[in-house]
Amino acid sequence: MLQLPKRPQPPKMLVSVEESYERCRQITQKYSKTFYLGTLLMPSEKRRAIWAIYVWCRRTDELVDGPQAKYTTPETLQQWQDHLQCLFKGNPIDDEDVALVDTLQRFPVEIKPFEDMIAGQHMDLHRNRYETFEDLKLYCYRVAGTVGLMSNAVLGVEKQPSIGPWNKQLENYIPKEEAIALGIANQLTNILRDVGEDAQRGRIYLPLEDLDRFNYTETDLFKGVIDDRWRELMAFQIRRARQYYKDAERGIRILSRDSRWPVWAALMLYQGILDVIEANDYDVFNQRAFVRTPKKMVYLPIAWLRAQVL
Ligand SMILES: CC(C)=CCC/C(C)=C/CC/C(C)=C/CC/C(C)=C/[C@@H]1[C@@H](COP(=O)(O)OP(=O)(O)O)[C@]1(C)CC/C=C(\C)CC/C=C(\C)CCC=C(C)C
Ligand SMILES: Nc1ncnc2c1ncn2[C@@H]1O[C@H](COP(=O)(O)OP(=O)(O)OP(=O)(O)O)[C@@H](O)[C@H]1O
Ligand SMILES: [Mn+2]
Repeated sequence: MLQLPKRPQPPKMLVSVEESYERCRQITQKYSKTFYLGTLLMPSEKRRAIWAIYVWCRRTDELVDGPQAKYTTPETLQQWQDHLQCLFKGNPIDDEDVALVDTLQRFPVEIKPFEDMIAGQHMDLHRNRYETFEDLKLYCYRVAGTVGLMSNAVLGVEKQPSIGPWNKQLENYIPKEEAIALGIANQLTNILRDVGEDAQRGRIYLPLEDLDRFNYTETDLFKGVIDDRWRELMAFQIRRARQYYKDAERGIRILSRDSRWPVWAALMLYQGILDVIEANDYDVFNQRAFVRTPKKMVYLPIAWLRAQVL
């Protein structure tokens, strides 16, 4: 369902805008319980726009992470880049595009974050190790920080009151850094949750400089060794991810009022995965860390309160 057309296709009838949004809703619901739940807390025009963006991101991710990933080459990514150009010119190519083209008209956004995400997929194609955290941070910006920038256009900002001529800049402040920070925090969480799964594919996203610092080797990682070196290494990574969540938090109060609850909810639900990793004694090799549905329901009113008062 999420594959690209193999060859340029003759023009075909595409589904209606409504039908396309409905498909995007279904795909979001199927692939991400957390973000889908977050979108249910939004007004409907914003919610469907996020579904359309989600589907484009998911399709991009599937090119290097999905079942057909072994057939993906730099040329495939170039084709996807050309496909993107068409969308920004207002020309949908397949049924899922129809909703995104509509979204881009309602919520104009730059093409750059979309292009940067494709560059992130190039990184996945060419490398399976990251020497330093700086290297990894660039990857995280590209595959996830960019989602923050795309989402910002839909979430919108509340006009900030002007306190005086000296803070004119604040009046038009767009919380880009904070949106990127939330994307990076999510991606770091995702990496910690998926260490075992990624190792099975020969991939290590944890910076090698950090493995060294805690005297933990690649061989240990491939064997799934859980000892004090591993626990300290993971505790360090979790502290770092939490710092990015903290940095993101101050951006939420700048967003439109009707976007604050969904973003707080998505932030708390995804951050909750870190607590589960700790509760599992850092075993990310033999069990998947996820937040159970009753716990998710507990987060929602707390997120609502934060959206009102913070
Ligand atoms: C409710 C809400 C606001 C949602 C935004 C939803 C959205 C557009 C999500 C797209 C996510 C996506 C498919 C990205 C593709 C790359 C990828 C897979 C990234 C990982 C996501 C986790 O997904 P999942 O758990 O399903 O991963 P698996 O494939 O199962 O392994 C990521 C970790 C990145 C997601 C990044 C974000 C959602 C960015 C968040 C930032 C904002 C919404 C900006 C908020 C604004 C301020 C000012 C703080
Ligand atoms: N709330 C839950 N209750 C029971 N099992 C769950 C729950 N969340 C996840 N799982 C299990 O973990 C698998 C995948 O988890 P994952 O967290 O990636 O789900 P997801 O739909 O991608 O949501 P998310 O957006 O949180 O990543 C599910 O197929 C299921 O087996
Ligand atoms: Mn998932």
